[in-house]
Amino acid sequence: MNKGFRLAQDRKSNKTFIPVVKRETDEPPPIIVAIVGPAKVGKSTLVRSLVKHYTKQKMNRVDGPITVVSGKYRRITFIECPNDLNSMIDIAKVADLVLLMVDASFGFEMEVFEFLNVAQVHGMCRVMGVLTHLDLVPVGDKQKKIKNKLKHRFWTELYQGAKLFYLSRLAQEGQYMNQEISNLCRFISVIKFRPIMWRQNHPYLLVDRVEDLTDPEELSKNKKTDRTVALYGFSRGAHMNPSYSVHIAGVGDFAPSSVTHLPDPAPLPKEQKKRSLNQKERILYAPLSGQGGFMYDKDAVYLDVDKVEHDGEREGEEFLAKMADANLQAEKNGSGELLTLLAGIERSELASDSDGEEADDFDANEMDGNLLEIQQELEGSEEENSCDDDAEDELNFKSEMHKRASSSFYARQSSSVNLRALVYDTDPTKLKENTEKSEVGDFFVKIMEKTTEIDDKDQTRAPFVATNAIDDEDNILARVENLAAMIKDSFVTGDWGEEDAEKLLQEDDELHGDFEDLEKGFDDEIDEEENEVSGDEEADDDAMEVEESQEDEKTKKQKIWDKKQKLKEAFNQEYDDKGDPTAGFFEESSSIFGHYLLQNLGEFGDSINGDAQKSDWQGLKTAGEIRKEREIKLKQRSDSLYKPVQRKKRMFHKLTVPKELKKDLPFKTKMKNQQKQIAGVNKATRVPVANLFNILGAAQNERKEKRKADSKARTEKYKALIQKQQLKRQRQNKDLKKKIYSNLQKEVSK
Ligand SMILES: Nc1nc2c(ncn2[C@@H]2O[C@H](COP(=O)(O)OP(=O)(O)OP(=O)(O)O)[C@@H](O)[C@H]2O)c(=O)[nH]1
Repeated sequence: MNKGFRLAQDRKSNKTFIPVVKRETDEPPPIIVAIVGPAKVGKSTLVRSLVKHYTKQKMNRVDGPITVVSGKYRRITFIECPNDLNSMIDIAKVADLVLLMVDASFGFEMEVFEFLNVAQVHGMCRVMGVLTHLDLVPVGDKQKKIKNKLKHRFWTELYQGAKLFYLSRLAQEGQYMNQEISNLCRFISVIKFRPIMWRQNHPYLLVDRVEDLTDPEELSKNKKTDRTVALYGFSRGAHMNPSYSVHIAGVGDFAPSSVTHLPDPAPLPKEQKKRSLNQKERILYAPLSGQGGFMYDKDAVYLDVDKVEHDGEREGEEFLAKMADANLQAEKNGSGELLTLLAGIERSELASDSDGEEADDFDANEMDGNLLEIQQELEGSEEENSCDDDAEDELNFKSEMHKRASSSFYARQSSSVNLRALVYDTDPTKLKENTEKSEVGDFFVKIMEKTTEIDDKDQTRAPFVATNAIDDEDNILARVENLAAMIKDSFVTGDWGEEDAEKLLQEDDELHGDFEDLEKGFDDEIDEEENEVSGDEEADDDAMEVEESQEDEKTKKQKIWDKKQKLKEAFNQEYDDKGDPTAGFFEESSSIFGHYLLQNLGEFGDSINGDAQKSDWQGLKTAGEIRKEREIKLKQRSDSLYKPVQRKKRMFHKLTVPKELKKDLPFKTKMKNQQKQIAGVNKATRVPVANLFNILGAAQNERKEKRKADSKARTEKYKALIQKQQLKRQRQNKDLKKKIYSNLQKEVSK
């Protein structure tokens, strides 16, 4: 293929290429593993076994999403799908991986196929099959056969080679075998997910906790009063905008009054060097099942006493001691199971704090301002923390936690918005503000590290917070401008180093343009410039230098001019093939269009004056209109006229059922009175033919009988002959014997 053409195509595709922006933060939300299957197949048992494997904790109740920290980099939310179609549809919308359970002693049930169909229309998530109840299937060849059959059926439904696990039997405590669960977990931990575009581009969350915030007094008055509900969950997909309305599956659309960021209830371990998780890091968070250590509310943090005790008495004591140091009052909650920390602070105070402008009245456009505020406040709070003022510790604990949450939320929000600003906004002052305050996302992180120094020790701080060790302002501005230019280049045309795309395109345009400047006369421009420069008599030495550089520029322009002239000639020759530059394509076409223009002006220029007349002017009538006016009829072509449809009467043969088929029919449906028909013989000839057949039949019968009688006579004759011969042989034998015996007697008597 032509190299030039290929290059042009590359340039074109580079211009339209939009890079996929990674929206995830450093700590992605937990992956959602749904356990789906028919009733009593062992779903709850599997969830219990999986949770036991990851956290060494026993689940009494399996209810709602259960989040576990499965490793250094991954968290998993398990959810058991109730056995109904609505739940299946909801699960298919959010699940990343589905464990599709099948009772091997029963085989595939309708639910499995239903779910696969539902998943298909929601963007197919990853699916792994899990066979249970294998202990109820006879071992040996029969089990092998069943496994094989189920495997192939599963492959037909999904794809060839789809993973199918076997959970052979229940072990101690009614859970599956440790080794088998551990193998299954290994597969879950390494599985790769395909991106589902719809999910990537929309914000969504799987609610793992619901809280009714309705005023109890109002509720006691009217049970059907509108409820205020707080929904908690990990945000997934795109960033959640508080101004968008939210769809709750199966309930409807609602406008949220506020969206707040809370501390992560199941954070990944901070120290990344360790080889495996310790017991403390194996966090289990399942509020709907009544399990999980901490619970963060809009206005309080709850600690589950059972969980702390489970983690070891010493740790629990330590935790409470720390809280005591901070002069916090511990107060038993109404349920007796949860402790409300921060109970010393008035609920209204906390509410106003968390409902404050920083978090709830969040506006993407004002984000940069917010980031600055938070940064300052964070630094301020650090200073406050360093002074030994015990009375303020209580408030500091709460406010710092809240600020950290908000700042990390803004950091995530800012990464996408600033990216857009950097790519499409050329205002360098804006860029400067952005880069000082935020990182731009994974793609640009390295460059940002050069300009800001992030405090390595304080990992909890948002990465965009810069310390005082920054270069002077001009330096930063220059670097930021460079960075912005580089980003723009990468996004819009691709970075081609020396051969910058924009420059190349401009050169291309100059050389291969439409030659319009040639037609207008570029020489005049040069002359004018020359005149201007030469007419400046009061020019000093500096002006002389300027003149020289202008001279250079002129010669450069002249060169381009000559080159263009040549290209134009080549172009004209190619399209006109006349060799005469004065009678080229351009001249010819411009003279034709000029002629039309004059003609039009002559026709309408004088006769129509003003807009009112223009709108009244009707123009020429169409041929159709004239024909209608004068009632002229078009001559019809004979072959385009409709003719009456003539249909031949169709004759059908009587239905005859073949003998073979008739034999298999049930007696009721057999056609008993079906007359025998002789193919190809009509009614008129039927009787003589039948007579002929009768005569022929009679003759044949007579012949047959004669043949029979003849053969009988022949047999009789043959039999008589044989009998005669036998008698004769007997007689001869008798005579012979007589002779022999008489001779013998003679001999003996001698
Ligand atoms: N023999 C045998 N029993 C099993 C196996 N797996 C689960 N069970 C038993 O099957 C019963 C049902 O298990 P669950 O885990 O409650 O099943 P489920 O799918 O959650 O049931 P629903 O929630 O009611 O739909 C329990 O009594 C389990 O002990 C297995 O592989 N073999």
